[in-house]
Amino acid sequence: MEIWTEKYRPKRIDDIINQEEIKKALKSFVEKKNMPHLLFAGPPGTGKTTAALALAHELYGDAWRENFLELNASDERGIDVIRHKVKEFARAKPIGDVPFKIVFLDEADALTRDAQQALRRIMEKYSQSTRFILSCNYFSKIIEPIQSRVTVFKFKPLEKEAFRELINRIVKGEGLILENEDEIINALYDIAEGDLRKAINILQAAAMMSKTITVDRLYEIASIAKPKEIDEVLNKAMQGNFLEARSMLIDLMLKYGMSGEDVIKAIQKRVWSLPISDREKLMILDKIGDIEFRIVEGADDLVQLDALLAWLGLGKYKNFTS
Ligand SMILES: Nc1ncnc2c1ncn2[C@@H]1O[C@H](COP(=O)(O)OP(=O)(O)OP(=O)(O)O)[C@@H](O)[C@H]1O
Repeated sequence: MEIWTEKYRPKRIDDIINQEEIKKALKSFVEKKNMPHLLFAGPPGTGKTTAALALAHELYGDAWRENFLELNASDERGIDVIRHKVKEFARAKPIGDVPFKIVFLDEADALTRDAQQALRRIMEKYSQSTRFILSCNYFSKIIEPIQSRVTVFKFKPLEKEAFRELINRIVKGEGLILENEDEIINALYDIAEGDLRKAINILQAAAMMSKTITVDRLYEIASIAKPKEIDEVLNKAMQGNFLEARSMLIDLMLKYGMSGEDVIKAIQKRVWSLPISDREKLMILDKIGDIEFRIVEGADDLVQLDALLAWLGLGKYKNFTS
């Protein structure tokens, strides 16, 4: 079975969706057969690895495998292993008419500051024959001496319409039937939070059971409650029906296997849709922040969720002082 994230990974720079400025720059590197070291920063599943691979395909054609080394900082058991692999790779000359090879280092922000210092020296040592593309989620976790030696590209999460375009490529390619296109796209977008890898994986898992994709199936696979179900709990709690809200919430946690943290995150996403004033929404978000902190610190999930439901039922979010 082929993994769809690989099967539908664009091979050419032009087929990458969105990230227009980045694509323009990458194409000029291909034209000039030259490029600086690069840093791709941005949330997971927004096309960083895809862009690096597409660049390699276009620069090297069929010889891309010989000229492209992919490493993952968190898999490589430390900087010494990375140094060793880069050294081996840089030893042989590039194949073809491009005068350098590419080392793609994913999750560079997983390296400690010391390891990053060592990485900077490796980059310098081999810069004659190699270019580095570092990929990270958090630009601020990359040390300044590296930041100043690379050209930075910031990858943005895909907007809804671009996301729809990508999902529709797969729907067409796999002959899927979407029960209701708008609802399915909205649900996938909500579940994946901009992470295309996550969206594609959930879609593939859903399609293994049936080519007809339903919203319910997507939420089941993602193990998160549907927005509507969370809204029902919140409404009950805000009407003061504590026991009913509590039992609905426990049912959801059992049905989807959600932890306290999952529930808090799901509630947090729904606050802006509640039929209350903005000030009241902010009060609730503030409270959710406290509760989430306590749960993460190890407080009992159910005690904390009970406290939130009770707080909502007592209408405490209405008692703000300006
Ligand atoms: N901009 C995009 N256009 C088309 N497909 C994309 C785009 N971004 C991501 N994808 C799809 O999503 C999958 C995951 O993307 P990719 O591996 O490039 O993410 P990433 O940004 O490198 O994430 P991570 O930080 O998790 O490594 C790819 O297989 C590809 O099919």
